[in-house]
Amino acid sequence: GEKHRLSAEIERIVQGHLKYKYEDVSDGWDLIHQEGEMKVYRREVEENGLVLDPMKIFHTIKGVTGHEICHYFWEFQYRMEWETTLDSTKIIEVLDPQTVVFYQVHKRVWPAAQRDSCFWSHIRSFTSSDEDQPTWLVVNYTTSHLLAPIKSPQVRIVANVALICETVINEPPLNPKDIKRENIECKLTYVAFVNPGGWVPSAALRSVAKREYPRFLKRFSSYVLEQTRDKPILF
Ligand SMILES: CC(C)(C)c1cc(CCc2ccccn2)cc(-c2ccc(S(=O)(=O)CCO)cc2)c1
Repeated sequence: GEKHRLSAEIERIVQGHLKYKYEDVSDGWDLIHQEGEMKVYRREVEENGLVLDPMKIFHTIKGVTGHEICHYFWEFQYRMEWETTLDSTKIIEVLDPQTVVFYQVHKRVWPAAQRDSCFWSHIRSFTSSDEDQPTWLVVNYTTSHLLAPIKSPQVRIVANVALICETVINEPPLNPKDIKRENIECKLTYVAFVNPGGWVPSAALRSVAKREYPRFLKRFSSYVLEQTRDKPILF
């Protein structure tokens, strides 16, 4: 598509996530939560007293495709229906049909100051040679923007988040037109580097993250299942 001021950065960040995604979690990652198909890993990383803990979540959702998961994660109009941690969200710039800039105000988590976020959000799909279904991904990456001035007392978070989804078709029928939702599942990898900015007690932040991420992914998955239940499959 047409290039714009963020094209180079987007390419660099997206390729970084794709390389990172295949890195296994055996060394340095702790499995901190497991629930059904969901496995939540965390690396404990602190930088001058600030908790940066990268999170990596693997999940398999039966009955939806990676395209559907990324569609409902990226599209603005559904966001407030599944995101319970936001006071508001709005698009402040459209860079191309796959790239927008969001500004969000997060619900205040007492006693921390209110957080806000501004990031570019990019959706794309690609097919590797060896797989028949395309991989879909969304990356949300903090960016500065004239229409999102930093204003006290809100604290700007710095986030680099990727949702990478593969679609598996189990026992594919001879005719692809006959594929049913019980034959499909989405295998997703969710990676989040979120620096909530300002000062949050590290123990509190770790417990909030440990609670919030699985909750968000569970809620988001069931939202997509309910939205797609009686709709034609979006491959
Ligand atoms: C605490 C932690 C879980 C690391 C946390 C804190 C805050 C800032 C708000 C906040 C919450 C709690 C404590 C302090 N600040 C935001 C996020 C966060 C941001 C973005 C995304 S996203 O996947 O890009 C979906 C788009 O909204 C997910 C999570 C996480």
